[in-house]
Amino acid sequence: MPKTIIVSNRLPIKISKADDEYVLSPSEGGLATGLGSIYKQDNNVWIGWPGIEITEQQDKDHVSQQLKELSLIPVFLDQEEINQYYEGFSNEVLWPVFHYYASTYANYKQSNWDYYQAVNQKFRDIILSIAEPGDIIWIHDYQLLLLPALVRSELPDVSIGFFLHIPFPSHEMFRLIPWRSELLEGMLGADLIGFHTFDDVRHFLGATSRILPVNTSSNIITMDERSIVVESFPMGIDEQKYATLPLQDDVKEQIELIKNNFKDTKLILSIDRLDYSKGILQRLQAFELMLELCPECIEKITFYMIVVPSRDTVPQYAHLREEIDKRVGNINSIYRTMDWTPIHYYYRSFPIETLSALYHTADVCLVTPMRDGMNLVSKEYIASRTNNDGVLILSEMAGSSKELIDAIIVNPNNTGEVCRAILEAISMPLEEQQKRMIPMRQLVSKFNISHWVKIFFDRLKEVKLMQRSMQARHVSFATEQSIINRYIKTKKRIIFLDYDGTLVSFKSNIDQASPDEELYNIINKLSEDPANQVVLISGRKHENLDAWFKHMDIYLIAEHGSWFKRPETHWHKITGLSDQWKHDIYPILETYVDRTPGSFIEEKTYSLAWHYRKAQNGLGELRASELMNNLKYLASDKGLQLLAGDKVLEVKNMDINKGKAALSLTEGKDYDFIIAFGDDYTDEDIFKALPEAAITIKVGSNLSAAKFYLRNPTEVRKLLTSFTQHTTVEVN
Ligand SMILES: O=P(O)(O)OC[C@H]1O[C@H](O[C@H]2O[C@H](CO)[C@@H](O)[C@H](O)[C@H]2O)[C@H](O)[C@@H](O)[C@@H]1O
Ligand SMILES: O=c1ccn([C@@H]2O[C@H](COP(=O)(O)OP(=O)(O)O)[C@@H](O)[C@H]2O)c(=O)[nH]1
Repeated sequence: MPKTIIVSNRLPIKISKADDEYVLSPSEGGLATGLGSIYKQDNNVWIGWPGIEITEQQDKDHVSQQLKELSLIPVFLDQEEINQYYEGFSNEVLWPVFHYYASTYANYKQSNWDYYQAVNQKFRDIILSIAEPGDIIWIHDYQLLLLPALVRSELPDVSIGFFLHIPFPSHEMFRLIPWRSELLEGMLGADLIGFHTFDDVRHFLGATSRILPVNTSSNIITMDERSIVVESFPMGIDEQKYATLPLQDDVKEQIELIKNNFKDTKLILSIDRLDYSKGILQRLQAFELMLELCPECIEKITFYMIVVPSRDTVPQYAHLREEIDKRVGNINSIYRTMDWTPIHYYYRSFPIETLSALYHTADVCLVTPMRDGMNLVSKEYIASRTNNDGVLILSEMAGSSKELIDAIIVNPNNTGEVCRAILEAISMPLEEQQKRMIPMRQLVSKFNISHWVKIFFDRLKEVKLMQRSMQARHVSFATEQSIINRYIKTKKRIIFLDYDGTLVSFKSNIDQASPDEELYNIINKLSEDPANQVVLISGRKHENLDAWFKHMDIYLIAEHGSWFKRPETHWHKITGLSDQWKHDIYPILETYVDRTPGSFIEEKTYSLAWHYRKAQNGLGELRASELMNNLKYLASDKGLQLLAGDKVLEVKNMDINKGKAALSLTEGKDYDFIIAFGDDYTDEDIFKALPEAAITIKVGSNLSAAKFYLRNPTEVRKLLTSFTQHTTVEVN
């Protein structure tokens, strides 16, 4: 039975050593809860590092046995691996770069990268020791960016999902990493790549299309003929748990205690792991400014600040801790009174019951990271506000700010703004608090952790089905033989061939994509067979096709059907069409040429094409969608159609399309073999127009109405060459 394998750097357990014995306790983290319903079922498992170094083999065996009972499989790391893979590369290269701290903290050491690769391979080996065809593998986070491709190369058909829990930075930041291509290629081993926010998706697509030679169409990347889907899946929390904890007796007791201790002051809460990305020092600065500017706040506001120890063997984290200690000490020493301490600072972790009591009681929750993938604390605070009161102040740099839009949203670098937000929050009327809190609670409740897990898995299954259906439609050896057999048996054939992207690959200069000797030979041989009618059907200008193919015994259709040329006759253009609209559209396209270096207009008889293949990556696409919006009403008023092709936007007469043109050659004729090859949107019209018996072949991997797929012009030429080896001798 196929199983699900979850893989993350850390296992969802806490493990400690007491009296020479290893003690295991399950983690209460959101991911562990969300995936609990999955990895504990059937023969599913979770693979990861137990979080501490275990040296003795017998201890490893003993711990492995205990973990096995919890459906967990350990990846043991020695001290050097922890230093170089986890602390060195993951936390001193990827973490700072992905959180936009490259110039301050990133340390690109070759040996750290070597260890990162080696440990990713170690994870791969453990996966391979248990994975079977049909299994689903879900890999998590930045410590394992290489793992999807490592697994893919050994198990080409397995389903692999990847989720990044931290932000994906802009290409300008990501490109700084010396091993950027390898990291992207590693991630692209997955079938589905998920991020918390749409900005992360955008950044990832931007980096991939700039760094790797891949094909990107909307949120689908094609690499090695495999389609990879990239989407945002904002992670939720176990909302029910946080909503019901305040009803528990032990939590109620703690709530009473906190209320009693802070009865005369408003309570501001912050909870973070020790990390420079969390903006703890900047937050303290804003709090200090508030005390300075608002003397009446003295003894009336208390800041309850929890910092959870993390990565404190990495030097920057140890240094940050010292800085926080100092800053808190300073503020408390300046403002403390006999009855009041401004900041209650704890450098340790707390049980969930205490966190719940604090979330439920605090008047304000102050979440001001400089960058954060999601930030679960902000959602936990919302879920704990069962009375619909309380105020969340949230940094616009946290992923959760994209969903929790009713919070007071602040820029954490703007100390004055954070200070004003605190003042606004502590004096906010209850009605306003509820107005903001209710929609946020509804959102956190609906988009909870189970919902997150479900939609990720559902999408992964859909992506796999899409890939399989495309694979199944790829012309296999057997399909090829059956097409050739039909070809041999038939006596009156018509062969439609699109040109760019089908017979030749795209060139940045459209005039350079001229036919080569091999192509001429293939077309010649095909057209020599008296049973064949070869039709070259293109969006190209008729002058282009004329220059390249007029000497050949084939039918030419140019400009999607505006121009026709039978063998040995002259060109004629379709009559009754107007081109007057060009006077209005041309100047608009010209403004886009002026604003987009590298783009140009191609004028055809009944169409205008704005090409952007040579424009700056990303800018061309942006302008094309702008242009599309700009033209859409004008185009429909004038009976025009807008066609978004491969790096081109074409405006043409609505009455012309390749489908109609193809049909005009087949209708009423008794062809017993019809085949059409095409790669672009415009060829879809042919695929749809031709009769059911026609063989339609899409070149590439975008979704298509065609029956079959070939990967590239080389495969098209190969199939056509096979046809030429079977010349028809007799024609009835
Ligand atoms: O394992 P550690 O090095 O101790 O670090 C703890 C975890 O921190 C990171 O959390 C991220 O994931 C959260 C959930 O998606 C998200 O809300 C937050 O913004 C991220 O920073 C890290 O991604 C994990 O790998 C670490 O285990
Ligand atoms: O003493 C504590 C304080 C916090 N947390 C949890 O740590 C997580 C922090 O997640 P977040 O997304 O806010 O930031 P991360 O640390 O993952 O970057 C939250 O679920 C908190 O409930 C915890 O387990 N013990």
